[in-house]
Amino acid sequence: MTGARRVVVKVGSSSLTTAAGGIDPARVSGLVDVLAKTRAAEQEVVLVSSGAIAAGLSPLGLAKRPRALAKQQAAASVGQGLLVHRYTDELARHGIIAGQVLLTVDDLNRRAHYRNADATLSTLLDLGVLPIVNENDTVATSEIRFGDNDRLAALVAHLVKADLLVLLSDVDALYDAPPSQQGSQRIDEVASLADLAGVTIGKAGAAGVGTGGMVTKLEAARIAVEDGVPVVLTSAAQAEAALAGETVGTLFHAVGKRRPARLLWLQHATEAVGSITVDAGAVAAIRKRGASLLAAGITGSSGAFHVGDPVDVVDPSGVAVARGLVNYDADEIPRLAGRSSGYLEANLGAAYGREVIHRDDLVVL
Ligand SMILES: Nc1ncnc2c1ncn2[C@@H]1O[C@H](COP(=O)(O)OP(=O)(O)O)[C@@H](O)[C@H]1O
Ligand SMILES: N[C@@H](CCC(=O)OP(=O)(O)O)C(=O)O
Repeated sequence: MTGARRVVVKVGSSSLTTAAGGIDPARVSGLVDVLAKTRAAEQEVVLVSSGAIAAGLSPLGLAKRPRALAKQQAAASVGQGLLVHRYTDELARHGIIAGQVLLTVDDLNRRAHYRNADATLSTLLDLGVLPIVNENDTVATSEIRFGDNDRLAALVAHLVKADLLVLLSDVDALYDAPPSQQGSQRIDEVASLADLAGVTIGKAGAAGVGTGGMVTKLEAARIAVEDGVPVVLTSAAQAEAALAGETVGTLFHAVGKRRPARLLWLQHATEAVGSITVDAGAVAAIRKRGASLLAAGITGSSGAFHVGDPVDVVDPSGVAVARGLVNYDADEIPRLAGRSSGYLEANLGAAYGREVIHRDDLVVL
């Protein structure tokens, strides 16, 4: 994995905290030393760092991660500032400027927001800044619950067109069963996602500060490799070796080709606002011919979506077959359903000849 020009490094809470649960200055400092070496080797780095909640616990007198979402958000609010302050100071020792980028799933939900995030990150990198990305936990809800910084890192890797995604955790590699289980074997390479069939995934690490566990790391790896970005999964202790291109941890080979940002965004970063049910003919047209969704194939809809919202296209048995950006509001669907474009143009006006979802805005699931 040598020669990566642009690397996204994701570090989990478990790799930044002390046994007691607070942020460990020595671990942050150690990571920053490695990132500075990577930068000195002419590689651009984007850091996706968890740890805001963990960093906020002790100032608020909390012994462990609170269960109540509002308290987690409060801890993130206090901790994010402390965390970035620490990174900023440590990076400054190496003459590197840190920039904070807080994203929510919503920021990746709307195409305009996605482009905005893209532009900001590109500008930061052009200016030589090392962006430090986290979820905007204080205003977001589901992210904290689902601990999706792994998936966020994969999406950021796509956004910045990274050549490599490095996922740093408290475990040195992926194992075929939770490493606490006797006899579990290290997996050095994942050439295709089928290699994961026999792998057993356990809960998050013993430290109790991580959220996603291996499940979200594998999901992140899947998103990245299917998009053409190889992934190295290893421990923060091995970060230097991983970034220097040595064979450590688990290497997930890229299996797909880079797809347009729009489609990756649609498949992985959106939450469907509603659904449109279609007949078997429409399913075949979308699946086999990559066709647009026309009103003629629609049999029903659900949800209060509006023009431009992501919606699922559902087959007659209720299975989502595609996701796309809809060109009509939900309340218009009943009078369009089952009608040909010609009929709609003639009876409702020329504007109604447009596709319900254009094929450029449609991704088959
Ligand atoms: N098959 C597996 N291989 C490796 N680690 C696993 C596996 N199943 C579960 N784990 C656990 O996942 C943990 C990493 O997840 P997590 O604690 O959320 O880390 P982070 O804070 O870095 O995101 C490891 O400490 C390990 O105990
Ligand atoms: N955004 C949250 C952490 C979310 C998360 O994915 O945590 P982790 O499993 O430690 O990578 C925080 O900064 O505390």
